[in-house]
Amino acid sequence: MSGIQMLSLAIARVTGIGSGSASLSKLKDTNESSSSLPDDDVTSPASLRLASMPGSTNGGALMLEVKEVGCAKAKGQPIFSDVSFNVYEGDVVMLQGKSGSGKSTLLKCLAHLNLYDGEILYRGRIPQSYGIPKYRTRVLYVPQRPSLLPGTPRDFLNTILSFNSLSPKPNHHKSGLRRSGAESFDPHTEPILVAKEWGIDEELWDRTWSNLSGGEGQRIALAVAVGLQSADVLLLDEPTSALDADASVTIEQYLTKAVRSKDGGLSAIVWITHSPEQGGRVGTRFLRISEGSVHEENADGGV
Ligand SMILES: Nc1ncnc2c1ncn2[C@@H]1O[C@H](COP(=O)(O)OP(=O)(O)OP(=O)(O)O)[C@@H](O)[C@H]1O
Repeated sequence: MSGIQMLSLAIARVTGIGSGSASLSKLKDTNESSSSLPDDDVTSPASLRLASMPGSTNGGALMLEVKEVGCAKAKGQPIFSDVSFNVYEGDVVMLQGKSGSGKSTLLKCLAHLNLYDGEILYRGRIPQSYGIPKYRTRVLYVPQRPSLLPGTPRDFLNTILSFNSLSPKPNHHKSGLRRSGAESFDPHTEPILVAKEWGIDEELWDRTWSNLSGGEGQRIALAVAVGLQSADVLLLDEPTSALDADASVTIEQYLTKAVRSKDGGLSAIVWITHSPEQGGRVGTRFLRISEGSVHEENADGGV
């Protein structure tokens, strides 16, 4: 199990839906296939075919294909069902909806952290074909509440780095996730340097998560996800909910620049927000989850 997978599972346990939520099958089939991810495979016949499907807003390759996905609570009550949409390279998809409507659950399904019905494909292939640990480092869920993690951020980073299914994408040297002006990449220091750009002193990495402010913990968790440069699609669960306006905008600009750079770094983001203003600043597409289904709408909330 990779460190990020371990983190994500720990986070899922403390923040969200557990594994007993549905009589569904997908998580049971988590074979640890050694197939490597096709980091540079955006020109494969399958990718080209899928990229030309209707619905692509920017001509980008198809990253995620969500087909008739459903998820239920422990007692079998559906949270959502028959959810279908695609995510393309270059998309910053804002996922909005009332509290409790199922936004976090949907992101955890995309990251293969939650049981679901239906099918989710990443670059045209099922998660199992990559090996689930590696899949989760590429389609990476970043939780809303890192404060519930044990230990310190540095412990956490070291744990992640001790697992070998975590590897930066081969083209990380030109990744849009690189800090501007950075000469070299070291996974032990890069997250710390990213966090520093976001106003986090290094000494905070040695404080327990529970003794960090909500905004400090949120920025550090995000800096780990970004700084390791393994993610192709980031799944962000209210990533700036604990931040002030200036810090939010700093993060927003960093992430949207990374997606826009289209240089083989970060390909797409699915981003949960409760702020229409934030949606307007960063979103390229808008999904709303309500009454158990998901529909696409305009920036102003129209369909
Ligand atoms: N472990 C669990 N077992 C059973 N039901 C759960 C579990 N976790 C969440 N739920 C329920 O699933 C539904 C969707 O929860 P989810 O956290 O996905 O909503 P959300 O839209 O992200 O909410 P918020 O905006 O408040 O974060 C809620 O009714 C919630 O109570």
